[in-house]
Amino acid sequence: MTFTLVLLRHGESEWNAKNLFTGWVDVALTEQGRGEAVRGGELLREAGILPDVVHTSLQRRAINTAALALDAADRHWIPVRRSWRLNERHYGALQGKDKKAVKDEYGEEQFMLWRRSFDVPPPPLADDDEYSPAGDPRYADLGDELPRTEALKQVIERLLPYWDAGIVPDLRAGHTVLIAAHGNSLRAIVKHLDQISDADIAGLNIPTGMPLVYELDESTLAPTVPGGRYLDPEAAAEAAAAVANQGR
Ligand SMILES: O=C(O)[C@@H](CO)OP(=O)(O)O
Repeated sequence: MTFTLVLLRHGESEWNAKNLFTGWVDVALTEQGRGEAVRGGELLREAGILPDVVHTSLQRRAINTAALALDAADRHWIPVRRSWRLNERHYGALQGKDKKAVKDEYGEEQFMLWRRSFDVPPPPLADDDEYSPAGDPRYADLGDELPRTEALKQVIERLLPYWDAGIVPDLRAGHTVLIAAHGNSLRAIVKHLDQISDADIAGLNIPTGMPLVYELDESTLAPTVPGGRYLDPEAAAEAAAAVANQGR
């Protein structure tokens, strides 16, 4: 027997469309992004992969993507669980900055270190910055855990406790689990599931709005097919390449 896990990155956001580093800034979906979310739900319905429970971050682009996709799949009624631990990677002082402008100012190497290295975080964001989540009521209970910047390493460290305590029990109960989250929080989950090395994870990009389905071994939770499968593999490959090329 296997357990079914579906990973869904939110549809295109307003800052994806503008090519801005986003992180914890709570931007909305674009019209295109809403369409991607609906299409993602239609693909799930057509494939007969029907989530029993959904986990999302605390950010509206993931929350709204989940709602639109589940509505399209006629699963709008399933239980919802949310955690800040599924939030996008906190992009520190890069949040709100244009990706190409950052690359032009600091050079390709530094840009890629900040964007895709495993453990080099961008400079921290000041608490009085307009894009800081300090003082946001949804994070009031985090205390010292509130990030000011993160690399993928820190995302994995804060995400795994929720994977173990929040998501694995739903999988082990036999539920088909949908996780609606973000490019880098989903890269963290894929790295964990597929045991991708710290170096190789730099080359993995997740497209917006495309369901990625994993069947997991019931005892080890190892993927039966490494990397899972996109329900629309050609569109996913093209869209992942576009994510990789942002800023170029
Ligand atoms: O800006 C961000 O928060 C992320 C996802 O959109 O960007 P990147 O793919 O560059 O990590």
